[in-house]
Amino acid sequence: MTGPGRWRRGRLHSFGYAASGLRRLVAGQPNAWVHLFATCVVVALGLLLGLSWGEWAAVVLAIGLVWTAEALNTAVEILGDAVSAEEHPLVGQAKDLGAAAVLIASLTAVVVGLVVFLPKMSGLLELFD
Ligand SMILES: Nc1ncnc2c1ncn2[C@@H]1O[C@H](COP(=O)(O)OP(=O)(O)OP(=O)(O)O)[C@@H](O)[C@H]1O
Repeated sequence: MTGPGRWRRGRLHSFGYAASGLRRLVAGQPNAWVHLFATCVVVALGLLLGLSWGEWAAVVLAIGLVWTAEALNTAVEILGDAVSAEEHPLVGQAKDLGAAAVLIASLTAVVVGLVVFLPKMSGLLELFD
């Protein structure tokens, strides 16, 4: 196959590889289960409280940021293990930085969550009254 057909098949394969990475992330990383649970809770709360489009945009960006950081951190951990089966200070630093990226993303998401959901807490309490 040549030209656009081959290009399209290449793009489809890329999606396949990405989907396989996503499966590996969710199946193999206990942290990913925490993110999945948090994602479900936040989306359910957003639906209950009727977020505005702007609020949804902020929440979805925050959720995407955390998932992206977790995926890249997992990639760094796997690469580190592949590069050196032994303890290596540079692998340790790389893994620490990957973990720092997840922490930064998670703290950012918490701040976004507080900014969006705190003003709506009274509405949330009314829902359970
Ligand atoms: N090969 C290594 N060489 C040096 N230090 C390492 C190495 N592997 C891990 N470490 C240190 O141990 C820490 C934890 O590494 P590990 O690979 O267990 O990640 P983790 O944060 O426990 O991730 P997960 O919970 O997803 O397995 C790293 O941040 C790093 O400081």
